[in-house]
Amino acid sequence: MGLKRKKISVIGSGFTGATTALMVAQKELGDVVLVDIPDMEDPTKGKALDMAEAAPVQGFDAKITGTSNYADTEGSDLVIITAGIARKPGMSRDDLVNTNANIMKSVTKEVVQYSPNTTIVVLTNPVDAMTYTVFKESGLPKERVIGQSGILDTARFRTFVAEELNLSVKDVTGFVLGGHGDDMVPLIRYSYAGGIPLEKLISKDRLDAIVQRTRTGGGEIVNLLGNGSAYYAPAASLTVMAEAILKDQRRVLPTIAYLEGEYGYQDIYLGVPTIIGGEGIEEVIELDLTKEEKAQLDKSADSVKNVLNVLQ
Ligand SMILES: NC(=O)C1=CN([C@@H]2O[C@H](COP(=O)(O)OP(=O)(O)OC[C@H]3O[C@@H](n4cnc5c(N)ncnc54)[C@H](O)[C@@H]3O)[C@@H](O)[C@H]2O)C=CC1
Ligand SMILES: O=C([O-])CC(=O)C(=O)O
Repeated sequence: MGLKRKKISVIGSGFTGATTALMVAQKELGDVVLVDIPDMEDPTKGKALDMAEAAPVQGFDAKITGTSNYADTEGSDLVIITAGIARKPGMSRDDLVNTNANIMKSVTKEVVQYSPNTTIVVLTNPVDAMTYTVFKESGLPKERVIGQSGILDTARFRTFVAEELNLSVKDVTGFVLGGHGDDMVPLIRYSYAGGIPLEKLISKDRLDAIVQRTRTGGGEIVNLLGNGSAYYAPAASLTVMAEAILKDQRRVLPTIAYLEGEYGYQDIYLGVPTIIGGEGIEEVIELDLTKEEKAQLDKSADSVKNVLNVLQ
């Protein structure tokens, strides 16, 4: 008997969903089912077929299916939710909350009906609140519902630092905590270039500017694109999470986790450092924070709570 391939369902076949489907297939993480609403079924099938036809060129084996029928997602090992509306220039992520919360509820019902033991990774914005909504609707254990923000926010920080120092991005590490909004908390104290603390390499003024650019990094791209938001780096971030879960890697990555007392917060999903592996979020890592860092994290958590209050 051969090894059974994993099954990954990606809900939403728009910019982020389609790009993620291609990236996870290229990495041969499993077979991919790309799902959208019935009105989008043909374009979804078209994207899936186009990706399948890239497979012989690039030499990857993955079955890729486009559908609007959730029965095709049955028995998924991993479900990635990207369905919903994206912001346009002038909007905040929080402006998407009501529309996307309704989409999260209907999508989650369908997902768990066919994959009652799956792990779900949520991308849809405002992502901290949408992850909470999916968690409540799904009935899954907290460790199996995870949101994506920190890998992307950290990637932006790393990009700007590498550019500033003219160094390889590979040698730059960073750490962004908190909600996926403009008050996220990039933790300079825990950020390095080749093991050297960034504070030793970059002036305070320049670091402050990089932190600010990181905080508004999503908006920078929204303004440049004009009619949607980022998708290459978000899809790459989802792919790292998918790999960590499906290959049980136990990676240390910032993800959006359900907190029950960690960092002093209760009943909230928020970006924190985690160990992520086959069981989903296997651990939330609690770091010592300075008074100032904790105050910044409190502010970010309050923003997430305010969005959650709109929903309750
Ligand atoms: N957490 C993060 O770091 C990031 C979050 N996002 C968010 O991800 C979401 C998707 O962004 P894009 O892919 O760029 O948008 P998009 O508009 O290109 O694609 C969204 C897709 O969702 C589909 N959809 C809508 N309702 C659906 C339903 N009930 N069932 C299945 N599919 C449904 C649409 O038909 C569309 O194809 C947005 O909310 C965006 O803000 C985007 C980038 C990063
Ligand atoms: O900015 C947006 O609306 C999309 C997103 O979350 C990001 O790119 O960080």
